[in-house]
Amino acid sequence: MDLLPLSPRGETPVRALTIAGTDSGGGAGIQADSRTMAMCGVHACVAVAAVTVQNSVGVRGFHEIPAETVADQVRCVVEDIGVSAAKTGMLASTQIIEAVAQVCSEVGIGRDMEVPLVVDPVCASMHGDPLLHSDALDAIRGVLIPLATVVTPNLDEVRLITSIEVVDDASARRAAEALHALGTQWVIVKGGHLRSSEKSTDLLFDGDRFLEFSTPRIETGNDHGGGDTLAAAIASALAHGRSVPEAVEFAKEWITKCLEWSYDLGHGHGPVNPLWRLHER
Ligand SMILES: Nc1ncnc2c1ncn2[C@@H]1O[C@H](COP(=O)(O)OP(=O)(O)O)[C@@H](O)[C@H]1O
Ligand SMILES: Cc1ncc(COP(=O)(O)O)c(N)n1
Repeated sequence: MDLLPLSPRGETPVRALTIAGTDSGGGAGIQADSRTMAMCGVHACVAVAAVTVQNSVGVRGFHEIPAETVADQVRCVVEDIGVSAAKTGMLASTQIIEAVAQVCSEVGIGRDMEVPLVVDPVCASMHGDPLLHSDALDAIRGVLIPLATVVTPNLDEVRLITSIEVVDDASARRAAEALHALGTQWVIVKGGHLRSSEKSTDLLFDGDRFLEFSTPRIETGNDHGGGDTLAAAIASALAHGRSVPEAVEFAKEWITKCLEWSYDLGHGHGPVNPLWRLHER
């Protein structure tokens, strides 16, 4: 595949910012984002929104960082280091979502601004454990999605946000239209959870045209961190100056390789593995 360039020795790489939760098991969240960004030639800056107590089997709980501390991390990084793309993952609460939206608008992160924003509207872990207070869905719909350059929900998140049950291509298109109507510039409806299909198809929509990105389904239970990895790869490609369709095409190939190289870990779901890049040149 066409890889993103690593920066030559001594040269400052492009930077991207992830605003998300940590995963003590090292499979998802900020840990997944940082690994993919590093493997895509991007220096990852991080604003921690929550600390999860998590392993391969599930999430036992989480601790939220005060909303103003989350916003201050963003402000502090942008002021000094500067970023070319940003990504949100687990934001946990209405207060944190509102603070993140406010600081992003203030520093020029978001749709139609200098720095594109990828919003992964994380609501729950793959085990079904909550990562977002249910009363924060309104803030996801009304505050975060309208700021997004691209929003990347899985099918469970699509159902929670739009009440549309995606079962086929027609319902995926209806869901994409409903999400676009909330104010994002682009939306990807991810098809990873549509297990009845032999393919895994992601549908990209900008309010005008639909683009499909499809790969054969990989049989693995080791897909922890898959959504974060896709969104981090999109943010990395945007940081390198790619357009949104180019970034999504790259990210779909990237996550497919990461799934092929995933490994067993603990007693539950192992992580997708971006370190494949070190083995294949
Ligand atoms: N079994 C699979 N085979 C191939 N691609 C997959 C598979 N599962 C997920 N993907 C891809 O991984 C990415 C994450 O998808 P998904 O599982 O839907 O989201 P999430 O990890 O947020 O639940 C998407 O690009 C999706 O197409
Ligand atoms: C901190 C954090 N962020 C995101 C996810 C979602 O990832 P997955 O759907 O693979 O559980 C997670 N489990 N933990």
